[in-house]
Amino acid sequence: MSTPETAKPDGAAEGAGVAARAESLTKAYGTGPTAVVALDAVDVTIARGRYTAVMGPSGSGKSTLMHCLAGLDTVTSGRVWLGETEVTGLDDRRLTQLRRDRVGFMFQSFNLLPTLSAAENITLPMDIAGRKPDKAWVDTVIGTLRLGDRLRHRPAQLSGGQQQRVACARALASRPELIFADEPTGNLDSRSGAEVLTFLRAAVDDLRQTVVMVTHDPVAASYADLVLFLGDGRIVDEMANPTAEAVLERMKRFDVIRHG
Ligand SMILES: Nc1ncnc2c1ncn2[C@@H]1O[C@H](COP(=O)(O)OP(=O)(O)OP(=O)(O)O)[C@@H](O)[C@H]1O
Repeated sequence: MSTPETAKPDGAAEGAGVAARAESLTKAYGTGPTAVVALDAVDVTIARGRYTAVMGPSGSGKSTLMHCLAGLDTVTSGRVWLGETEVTGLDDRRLTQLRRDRVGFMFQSFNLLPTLSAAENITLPMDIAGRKPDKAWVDTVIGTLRLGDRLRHRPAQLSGGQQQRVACARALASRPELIFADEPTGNLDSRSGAEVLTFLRAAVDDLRQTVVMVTHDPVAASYADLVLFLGDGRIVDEMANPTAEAVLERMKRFDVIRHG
């Protein structure tokens, strides 16, 4: 298919468009003098068809940002959109529906159901939602993640890396508008971690998905197209086409500010 959009020279075919957006997003935990401002009037745009990493020191607000963008947590003030839908203001039922139908999640702990096979885990969210999986798409996802010969295995019969690949397939299976990955390599050795990151990269490049990943690891962040740096609840910097070395150098500057 050739449209003016797919002809963009920077390969941003699916990059044209906004997957999620926040405007003046503030999140405070608690009230009064003990309140913690986890996010302080954050403006952010997540481009569609891109791989965005979120980095920053511990406590800088990375998980809170992800949770607020994904409709997993309420905001104190400001507005959040997923695509064209304003997330802020949706009631619980609609929020649940939005998360289920339009967002994929990966966590550090793979969160697979131990009694189900890999195949059953992959389609579980859709089974719960009463949605029929698109078999051709699910097969493509399974092929991309090289899980074809593991589908009958239960999680305990799989390595950590394979389990996270199943979790990745589960996140992709409903073809969500946005995949949030919170420290997806945090529980993996570096080889399995690299494999999962390569598959997330392939999900963006080959399957045209959109990924937002929270990570502490500069090497993991280097797989992304763009790194957003959070500091004390604000986006303080960003880096396109990151290398692990450049990300590490940028992270060191947080230490200088803190301890210097
Ligand atoms: N449920 C909560 N109740 C009170 N304070 C919270 C809660 N969740 C987070 N916070 C505070 O909000 C701030 C941001 O936390 P958040 O977990 O988003 O940071 P993070 O950058 O993801 O940290 P880490 O890298 O350690 O996971 C921190 O000061 C944290 O203590």
